[in-house]
Amino acid sequence: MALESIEPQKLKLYNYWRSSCSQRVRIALNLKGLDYEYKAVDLSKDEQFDPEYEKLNPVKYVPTLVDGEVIVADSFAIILYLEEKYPQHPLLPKDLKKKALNIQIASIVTSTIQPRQNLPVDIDFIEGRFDLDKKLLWAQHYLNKGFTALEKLIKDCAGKYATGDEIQMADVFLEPQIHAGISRFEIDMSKFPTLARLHEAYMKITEFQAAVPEIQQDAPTGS
Ligand SMILES: N[C@@H](CCC(=O)N[C@@H](CS)C(=O)NCC(=O)O)C(=O)O
Repeated sequence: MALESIEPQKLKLYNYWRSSCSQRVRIALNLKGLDYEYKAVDLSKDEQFDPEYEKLNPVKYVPTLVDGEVIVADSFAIILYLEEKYPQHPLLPKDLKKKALNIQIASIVTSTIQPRQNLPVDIDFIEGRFDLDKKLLWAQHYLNKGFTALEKLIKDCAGKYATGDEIQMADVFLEPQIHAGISRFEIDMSKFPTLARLHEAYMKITEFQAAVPEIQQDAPTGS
């Protein structure tokens, strides 16, 4: 039997350097020590609408993970899949209350904040339809709303990280959103001291550093 046929296939991550949804998955893969092939989907060139890519991700968003025969589209689904298939460095605690808190934090990021700042396509869509020229204000409104809730939720339970002294799922979802808030949406993080402190803590961790948008292979130089 040829050697390559018994070797497990390398994971493939279809993603985009600046996408916070992609950054979450890169962090989770790094924490779990999983090597992956970086497949760039250039959102600035509308490559997410390529009919070949649509076969992988019917909603035409990044990220998408391909693990052999298994295709998982949507960052939350991908991270839950990775959690079950690759149990090393668990991201969900056994304690039910803490587990629910981690999922709640992840869900606030994915449902309250990120869809409202999905640039350029969704915000440009609204701008075109409703003559809304204040797209930065729109994104900032939802970032501030979400960050206010997150700050309240975690200020009394945070340890070194969001829900204690271990890095968990909440951290994987929080950091890309905080990074986007600072680097793209001019959010004043002095209003959110716990989130600001966590951001500094994440930036000291190799697995988080390696997922930072600006250092990805498809990031424009000087970004
Ligand atoms: N719920 C999805 C959202 C994915 C999403 O919004 N991806 C953005 C980048 S973070 C995207 O592909 N935008 C391109 C577009 O809107 O056409 C997930 O978590 O994967």
